[in-house]
Amino acid sequence: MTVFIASLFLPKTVHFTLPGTPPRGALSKKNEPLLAKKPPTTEEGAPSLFAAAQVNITPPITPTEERKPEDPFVNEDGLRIHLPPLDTASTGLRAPVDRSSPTWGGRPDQPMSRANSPPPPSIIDSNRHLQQKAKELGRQGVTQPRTLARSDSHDRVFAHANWKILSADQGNGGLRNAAEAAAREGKLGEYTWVGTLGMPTDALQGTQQLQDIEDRMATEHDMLTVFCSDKDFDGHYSHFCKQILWPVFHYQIPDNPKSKAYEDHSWKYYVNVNRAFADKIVKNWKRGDVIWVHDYHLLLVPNMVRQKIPEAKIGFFLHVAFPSSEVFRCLAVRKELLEGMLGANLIGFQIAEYTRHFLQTCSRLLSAEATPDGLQLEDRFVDVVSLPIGIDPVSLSAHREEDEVSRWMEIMRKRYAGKKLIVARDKLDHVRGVRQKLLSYELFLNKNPEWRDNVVLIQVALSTSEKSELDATVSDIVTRVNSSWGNMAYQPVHYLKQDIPYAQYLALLSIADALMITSQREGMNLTSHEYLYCQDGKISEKKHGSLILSEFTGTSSLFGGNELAVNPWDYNSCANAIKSALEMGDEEKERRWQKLYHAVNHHTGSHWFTEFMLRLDRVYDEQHHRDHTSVPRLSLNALARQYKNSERRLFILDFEGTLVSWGPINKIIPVSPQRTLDVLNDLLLDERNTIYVMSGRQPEELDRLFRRVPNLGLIAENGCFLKDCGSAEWTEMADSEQIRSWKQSVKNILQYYIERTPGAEIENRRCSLIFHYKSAEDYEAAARQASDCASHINDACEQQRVHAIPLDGCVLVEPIDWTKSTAAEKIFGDLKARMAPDAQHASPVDFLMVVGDGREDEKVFKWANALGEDKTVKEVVTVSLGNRNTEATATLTQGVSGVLMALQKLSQVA
Ligand SMILES: O=P(O)(O)OC[C@H]1O[C@H](O[C@H]2O[C@H](CO)[C@@H](O)[C@H](O)[C@H]2O)[C@H](O)[C@@H](O)[C@@H]1O
Repeated sequence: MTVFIASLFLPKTVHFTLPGTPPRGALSKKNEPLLAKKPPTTEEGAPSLFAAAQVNITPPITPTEERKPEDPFVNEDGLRIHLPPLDTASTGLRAPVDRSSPTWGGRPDQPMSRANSPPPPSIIDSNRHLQQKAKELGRQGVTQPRTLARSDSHDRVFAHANWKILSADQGNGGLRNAAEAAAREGKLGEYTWVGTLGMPTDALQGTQQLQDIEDRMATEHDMLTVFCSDKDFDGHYSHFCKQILWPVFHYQIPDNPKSKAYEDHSWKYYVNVNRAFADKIVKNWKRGDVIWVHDYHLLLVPNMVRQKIPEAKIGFFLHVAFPSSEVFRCLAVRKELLEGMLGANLIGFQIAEYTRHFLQTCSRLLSAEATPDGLQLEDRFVDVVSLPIGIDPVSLSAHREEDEVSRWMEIMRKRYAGKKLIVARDKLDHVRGVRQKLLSYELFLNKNPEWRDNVVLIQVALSTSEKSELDATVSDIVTRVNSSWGNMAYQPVHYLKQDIPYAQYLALLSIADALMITSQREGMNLTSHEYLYCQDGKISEKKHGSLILSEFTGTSSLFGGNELAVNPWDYNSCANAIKSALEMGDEEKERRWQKLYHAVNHHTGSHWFTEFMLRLDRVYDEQHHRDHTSVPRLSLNALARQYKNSERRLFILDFEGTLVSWGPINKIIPVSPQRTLDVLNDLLLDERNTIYVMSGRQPEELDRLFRRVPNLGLIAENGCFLKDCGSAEWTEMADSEQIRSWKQSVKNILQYYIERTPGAEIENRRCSLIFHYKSAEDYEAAARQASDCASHINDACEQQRVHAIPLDGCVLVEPIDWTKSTAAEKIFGDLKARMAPDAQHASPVDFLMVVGDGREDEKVFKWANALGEDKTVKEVVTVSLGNRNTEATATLTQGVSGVLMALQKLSQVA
């Protein structure tokens, strides 16, 4: 059995050695003597972090006019590309969990992209602006980089260059670490990554080289490479993922009218890349394999695979946040995205809030029935789980032992002697809130003069494809703070617009006095976990530092308020949090840190990985067990034998869809089907038989329908009313005061929707309300109103123990606490209570048969099966008529007539 881990980027990629350039390994070696040299010092006499960092990283080279157009070290925009940090790309060492995501197709030792899809209007506008700017600068004698075209010679260079497989510096570091940790701990057997190389490959199309790369990735690294055209990848990742999904999932709705056209344009590329993943998985899947698809880049893959392999075991995990349904519904392709995810057996989210949003969104947009465990679709159940990812403390500890970490700690200790350090490493992306952080820090310094000269904020900013606008704003704030409060010997903000090597990162986390994360939204935030881990004081005298953490991160919900939680938009409270972090007493710091450290160690990456896998196995078995195709047909002969051998029998039979065909849901059934009444009367001739009919209909309707069947017991309104066999009285099971109170609130909500849905009507039952829209003038519009209405009621009336369930053509609003199964329990309990005192240990019946076709009947099947499993009742038979996944132990495919035939047969058993 193999586990396929599908994620957009593979953990490995390919680097080329181009003619006339040193191979990456050689480049790194060439730099080594420099590393050994004493780093340049600043005026203060201590080595500068900036200066030293630049020794270790190949500095960016500004392109000049002399550069040849086909220079492979320049991308299509004519911009010189930074090399990735040497210690991840060339040595395969780890990177921080939150890796950088350099602009796709922009590396010097990988081919350039052939994608030339029309850029969005915003880019065209900004290019125009840049061209204008360039003209102006040109007039002033300043040289600007030229836009260079990719050429055939570029392709030839790569098609014949030597290459090697190295660790990729992009993708989800948290996921990789978690998988590796689980494998190391023996909790993950054979596994295969499925993903792209994260580089353009059009230039290599049709070459032997591409085939060799694919083969070696598979044989040497267990990685299945997904190839897609540069245009598809560019449209998928840079456009649809980054411009549409990423902002929307993080609550930033592209409200620009231009964004709509942009979305339409790039959706097809998103579909194409997802299709390429699904095809690759389907081609390699074998019976028993498990498929685990990751993150927002691949939302369509689960359903694409499900269409081809209906029995596949598929998990999906969303690493980023899932927004409120109000935000998600703005996406033009919202239904397609949800349906794509729902192809999975289990869908995981980092925290309960995202899970709840997802359930609400599906119930609202797809009219699917949501329960706390998942979604009941027409023919399948899809489970959900909230499971936060974590870090891998074991490998983190090992890396902290490296000399390079101590060396950097020493450098920084000297450089920042006597200063408190606040550190941060974020993507330069609106969502990560770097701008808000700097503004808060500025406010803090403005308000607290005593801290000027005594505190430094080190902000590492990772490049993203995001516009230079944010870059410019952030740089302006940094300049303003430094020029306001800096001097020859003091710089309040050190802003590094590049990533730093892993050793420097660990050193930074270890010597910090505080870490500050101000994301506007973030799925989790593992940097804060790494920071807490590094603050244990084992390798540094700095310990138990404070954590300032945005309340809008998933991580914040794990930390129980022991962090300094901030709202990044509230600059004043962020500034106050900085002050608290720096001035907090040692005792309080330690107390908070202990709790935070405990949470980090409890939610590790390995735990997350194995828990998800276990849960997926479990729900798959449950779902499979409930799949009506795998539930055996009812054997009439076996049933007759069980019946014959029993002495006291209880039947609980659903009414509509089971004993009679469905009538018009909001109309009173006009005539009683005689055959049903005859069969029931025949069965009741045997005194050993007790029969209850259960229904959603009101007591008076059932009385009228069954007046010719004396001794029949009745359950009305799905368990809210009960009439015992032979009794003339109904017992109200539900708490009428509670019903009265929620009905009032729900009626007000229903009224609002009914006014907007011509042709729809409200049915007022005693304990439930139904919004019927089958006869609405515009069915489509009515269905949308109905979904909104259900979700509105579920949001607003959660506390009142009532829920709204979207059904075919109506929304049923009913109490949570009284169901057909609570009524069945009451019947069973009453039968037992009537037994002789000396027989109280025995069961009141030795044969129990439940037959039904609907959602409500499933709960009764479950209850009855449990009585059979624990041997309380000797013979338990549960029979489902529908096509839905079922808890029943047998199915009947001939519908109502099959049920009547079976019951008739029993009544004739001698
Ligand atoms: O930038 P992308 O290539 O599109 O990838 C998105 C981000 O994925 C990873 O972060 C997400 O997963 C983390 C672990 O589950 C979680 O902590 C974080 O909140 C998520 O956003 C990756 O670590 C980021 O670098 C990527 O930007």
